[in-house]
Amino acid sequence: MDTNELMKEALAYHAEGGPGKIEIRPTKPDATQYDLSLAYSPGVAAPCLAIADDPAKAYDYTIKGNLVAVITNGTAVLGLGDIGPLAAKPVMEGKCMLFKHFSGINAFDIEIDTTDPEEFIAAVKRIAPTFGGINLEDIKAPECFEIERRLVEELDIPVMHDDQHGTAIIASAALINAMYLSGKRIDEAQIVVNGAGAAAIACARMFLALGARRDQITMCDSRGVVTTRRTDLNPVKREFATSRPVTTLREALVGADVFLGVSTAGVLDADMVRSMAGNPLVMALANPDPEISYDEAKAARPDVIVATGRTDYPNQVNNVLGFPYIFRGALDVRARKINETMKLAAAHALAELAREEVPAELAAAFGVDRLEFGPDYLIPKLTDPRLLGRVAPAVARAAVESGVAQRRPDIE
Ligand SMILES: NC(=O)C1=CN([C@@H]2O[C@H](COP(=O)(O)OP(=O)(O)OC[C@H]3O[C@@H](n4cnc5c(N)ncnc54)[C@H](OP(=O)(O)O)[C@@H]3O)[C@@H](O)[C@H]2O)C=CC1
Ligand SMILES: CC(=O)C(=O)O
Ligand SMILES: [Mg+2]
Repeated sequence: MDTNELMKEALAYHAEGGPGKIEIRPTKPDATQYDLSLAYSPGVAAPCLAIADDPAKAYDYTIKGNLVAVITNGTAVLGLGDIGPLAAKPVMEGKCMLFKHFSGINAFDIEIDTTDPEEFIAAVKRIAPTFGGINLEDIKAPECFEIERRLVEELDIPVMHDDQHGTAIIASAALINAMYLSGKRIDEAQIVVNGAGAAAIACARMFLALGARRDQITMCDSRGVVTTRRTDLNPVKREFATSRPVTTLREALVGADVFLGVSTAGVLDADMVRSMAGNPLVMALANPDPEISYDEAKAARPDVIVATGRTDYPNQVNNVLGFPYIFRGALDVRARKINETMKLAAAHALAELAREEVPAELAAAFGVDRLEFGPDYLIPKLTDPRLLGRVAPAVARAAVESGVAQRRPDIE
């Protein structure tokens, strides 16, 4: 469908049947005077007093344990940039809808009107008692790193910046499987990361955890390659500064095995893709428009494996494949945090699921007879009903094994 037409339909979708994409509804009987005397005064005093006596009872008598806040300040909304907290709200409502749809987690969005990290941290800390977990979204780098670090450290519920770790987990799953398909090794791969913000830094760190070599990662920001010669780098960019004698993305890509784009639309061209090594992986993940379109990248050379963040092409590398299940696993075992072990478990669970046989109904839903692990089916489809049963338990198990779980539903 033509993009203008799609945008028109998207506006109608958001407006019709009541504005927005989510609502709140009661879950207990509320029809009679007696129901209301239990739900509200005087009965509600009983759970209040129980929680005052033992805060853990909030998980028995309130929605807390299955409620996540999706919180932003609107400073890096998709690839649209700093459009502010109110304009970010449709994306945040969308994340809430996806939480509920894919993992049964209730979520609502909170848009905080500040660009000051301290004010943001203080606001999130003050509302944290309401929630079982906090999904930070679309907060720009480098502030997002300190915001997340502080909130993880200072709160006792799982906090995850989705653009960092959700993205890193899915990109890692795609990388694992692309290496498997091309017969290459992660520790030998030349990787070029375009973007040096939230998603880029977290992806690069996770690639290191998977075995990539720091001296084989080249990162670029809006000014070109992040090199040790530059004097304008913040500390997180410095972590990936290269001494390679290259200054542009075009130079950096010659002979590269992997391109990861988490930057902005249209910065990769067919010649750059052609200059890469054999069987390259191109992950062009900028939303809504990727660094290069799926079709243009595929047309550049026959051996390329292409992923984008979009639903309308094969290989959707998008954090929606992660956050519903990561939080599901974390909430199920009441994990205090989402740690590296849990993230790696999620990435491997996703990669393994893609290598299994695909149910015929799922293939049919995508209008094809068969879906089979290969260059155009690198990671699971986001509507794969097996995701919940695979990724969430893998995350929960990793939480238990790494000592951050506060309950073991399997043995209770
Ligand atoms: N598919 C998915 O699941 C996800 C996709 N994304 C996409 O990734 C992109 C970045 O998101 P996020 O990391 O949250 O945002 P940030 O604002 O944290 O980072 C954006 C980064 O992109 C860099 N950049 C901007 N223009 C260019 C350019 N022309 N060439 C190279 N680098 C450039 C910026 O450079 P500088 O530092 O110089 O300003 C910055 O480092 C967005 O398009 C977003 O939609 C993000 C998360 C998930
Ligand atoms: C997918 C997502 O979170 C983003 O593009 O920002
Ligand atoms: Mg995002």
